[in-house]
Amino acid sequence: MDEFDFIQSIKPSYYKQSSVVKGIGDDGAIIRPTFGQDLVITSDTMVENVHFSLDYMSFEDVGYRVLAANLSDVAAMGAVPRYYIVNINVPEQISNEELVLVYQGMKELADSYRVDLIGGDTVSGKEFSISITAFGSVSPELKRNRSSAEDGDIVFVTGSLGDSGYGYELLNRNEVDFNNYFVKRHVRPEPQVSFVNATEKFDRISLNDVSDGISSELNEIAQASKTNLLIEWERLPYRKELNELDEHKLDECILSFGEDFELVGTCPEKDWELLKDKCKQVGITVTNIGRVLASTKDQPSVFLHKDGERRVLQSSGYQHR
Ligand SMILES: Nc1ncnc2c1ncn2[C@@H]1O[C@H](COP(=O)(O)OP(=O)(O)OP(=O)(O)O)[C@@H](O)[C@H]1O
Ligand SMILES: Cc1ncc(C[n+]2csc(CCOP(=O)(O)O)c2C)c(N)n1
Ligand SMILES: [Mg+2]
Ligand SMILES: [Mg+2]
Ligand SMILES: [Mg+2]
Repeated sequence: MDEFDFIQSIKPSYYKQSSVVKGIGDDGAIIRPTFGQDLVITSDTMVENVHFSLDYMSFEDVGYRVLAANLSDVAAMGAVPRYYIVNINVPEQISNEELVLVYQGMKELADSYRVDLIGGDTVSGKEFSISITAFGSVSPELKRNRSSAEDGDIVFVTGSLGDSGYGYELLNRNEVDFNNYFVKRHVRPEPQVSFVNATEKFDRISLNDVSDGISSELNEIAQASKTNLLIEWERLPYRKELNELDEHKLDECILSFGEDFELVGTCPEKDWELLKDKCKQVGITVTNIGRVLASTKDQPSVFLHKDGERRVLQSSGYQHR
């Protein structure tokens, strides 16, 4: 299979989004924007042996995972994902047939949310890395900023925390089968796209997605909103299996490993019960993990209440540089 055949084999036979005027096959894609909708654009890269390893992931898993990270960012803006563009840098030892599998993994996720592949670029280089740019649409009044938290809000998180970190830990212990729940959560995380539709009736939600670990994402909300957050350790939702970890590892999985791709945010207290119900209807559990506190003149902070003590929760999430 040469480069031309490769592109033919990943080119969609039709586009699910009627706004795609031109997809793959010319110098650029053409989109006809929907009147009254804003476009959300986000980009994330994954690099072999930094974000994933072919020792325990299939080519399909790699594709699925990098698209999931991008759709998660679209959801964290309150937008519905529509299209994506893939830039890929491939070492020579990876064949075009194997590359097609990466795209099949992406397509599996893309199809479940009716998202279209509209273009990209392929180059050969030493590192295996994949960059995706994802596009979503949102009504201007429904965008979900990190800066919208207000005094008195409930702080919430979807799903459970630490599953991905624990899955990664099990993979590194080499003592686990690939159908293990935690391994699957690490290898094929699910972006919380249905949260967007479930919460479209709510005026104000601040939102962020858990890529670096909630210690980072909560600090990002506190800083952007110029508020303090108080988080109750006892309320943080995590699976009981993680209790076999020592305290340091447990803290790390829950607070700072990240890659859970859950959503963390805040909403007014009056909306909390309904928000919980609406999420439940689409199969998403949300947990109240704390409160937004009045902003102070000091640097906005996140406080963690654990074992009767209140300490500042520093942003200890994954840092590339
Ligand atoms: N190399 C870069 N060049 C330009 N803008 C960047 C670059 N890296 C990050 N940004 C911008 O900085 C902001 C925060 O990006 P960041 O990558 O930290 O968020 P994220 O994508 O939600 O997190 P993560 O990458 O951990 O999933 C975004 O507006 C992003 O577009
Ligand atoms: C092979 C391998 N080694 C380490 C990790 C852990 N890891 C890498 S990046 C990241 C945080 C998010 O990064 P980003 O900010 O780029 O979204 C984490 C927790 C992994 N997943 N695979
Ligand atoms: Mg990013
Ligand atoms: Mg994000
Ligand atoms: Mg990051």
